[in-house]
Amino acid sequence: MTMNILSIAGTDPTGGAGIHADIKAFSAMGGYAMAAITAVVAQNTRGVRSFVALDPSFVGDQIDAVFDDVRVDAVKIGMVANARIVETIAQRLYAHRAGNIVLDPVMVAKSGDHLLEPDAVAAISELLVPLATVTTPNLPEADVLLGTDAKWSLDAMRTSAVELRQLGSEWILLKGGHLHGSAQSVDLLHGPQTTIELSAPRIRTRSDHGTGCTLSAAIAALLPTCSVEDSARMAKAYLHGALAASEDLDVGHGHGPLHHFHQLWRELPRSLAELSGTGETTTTQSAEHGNSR
Ligand SMILES: Nc1ncnc2c1ncn2[C@@H]1O[C@H](COP(=O)(O)OP(=O)(O)O)[C@@H](O)[C@H]1O
Ligand SMILES: Cc1ncc(COP(=O)(O)O)c(N)n1
Repeated sequence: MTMNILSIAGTDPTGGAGIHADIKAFSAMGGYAMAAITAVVAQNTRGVRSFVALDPSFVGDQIDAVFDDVRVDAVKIGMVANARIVETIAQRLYAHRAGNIVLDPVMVAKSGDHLLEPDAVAAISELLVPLATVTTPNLPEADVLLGTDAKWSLDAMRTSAVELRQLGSEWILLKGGHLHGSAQSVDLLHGPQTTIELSAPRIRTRSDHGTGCTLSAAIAALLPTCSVEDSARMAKAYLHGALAASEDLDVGHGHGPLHHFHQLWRELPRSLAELSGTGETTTTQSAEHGNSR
C-alpha cells in the first residue's frame, strides 16, 4: 500500500525549498505527495523578496479538504508564517487526529530573510511542538525556541536537545548544519531514553537551499512504515546524496537547490529506452538541457 504524505508549508517559485522541496522528497521516498499552502513567497536562490500569508481560514479549508477525502499517513509542517495560521493548523490537525507529524520550525531562510512573524514563536512552541512526533530545529531555531544564545558545539547541542524535548515533542532532531567549523555535519536525534548521533561528512557546496525542508519531508515520508530512528537515518542518507549531487543542476546564482532525484535520473535513459523499446538513449531532459548556458 502506498503512503499519503501531506506538507503544510510555504512556496518557493524556484522550486528548491518549501512545498516544492517537500513534494520532491516525499516522491523520492516513494510517498504520494500532497500540499496545503500557508504562504506564497516571492523568493529565489538569492533571497526572499516578500511573502503573502494566506487567510488562516483558507489554510484550514485546504487541510480539511485533504483530510475529509484522503487517508493521511504523515504530515510535515514547514513555514507557518504567523500565529493565527499556527492556531488553525494545530486545531485542524487535532480535530482530524493526525499522527506521524514532523515539525520543521522554519524561521529564517538560508539567505537570512525572515519567514515567520515574531509573535508566532510562542504559538509554535505551545501549540505545534506538543503535537509533533519529531521536531527538527536547526541551531538558530533551537536558540529561539529555548530563549538562549548558546555557543554552538556538540556538547551544547546535547544539552539543548534535552531541553527542547521538554517542550513536548516526542522526539527532537537537532540539526548541526550551522556548526560550520567541523568536518562532519552531525545531527542529534533525542527521544525516549535514546540519543543518537547522525553524522555525515560535510560537503563543500553553496547549493544547500532547502536542506532542512528536504530532511524533514523525507522523515515524514518514511515514518508511517519505519521507526523514528530508521526514518531519520535513511532521510539523512538521502539528503546527503541529494546535497552531494546538487551541483549537477544549474539553477540560479545563489544557494542552489538539492538534486532530489539524482538516483532516478541516473537510471532514466535506460528506463525510458526499455519502456519505449528504442534501445539505449542519452536524450533525457538532463542531457539535453543540462548545461545549456
Ligand atoms: N555542508 C553540509 N554537508 C553535509 N550535510 C549538511 C551540510 N549542511 C547541512 N547539512 C545537513 O543538512 C540537514 C539540514 O541541516 P541545517 O542546515 O542545520 O538545517 P536548515 O536547512 O534548517 O538550516 C542536516 O542533516 C545537516 O546535517
Ligand atoms: C517556503 C520556504 N520554506 C522554508 C525555507 C527554508 O529553506 P532554507 O533555509 O534552505 O532557505 C524557505 N526558504 N522557504
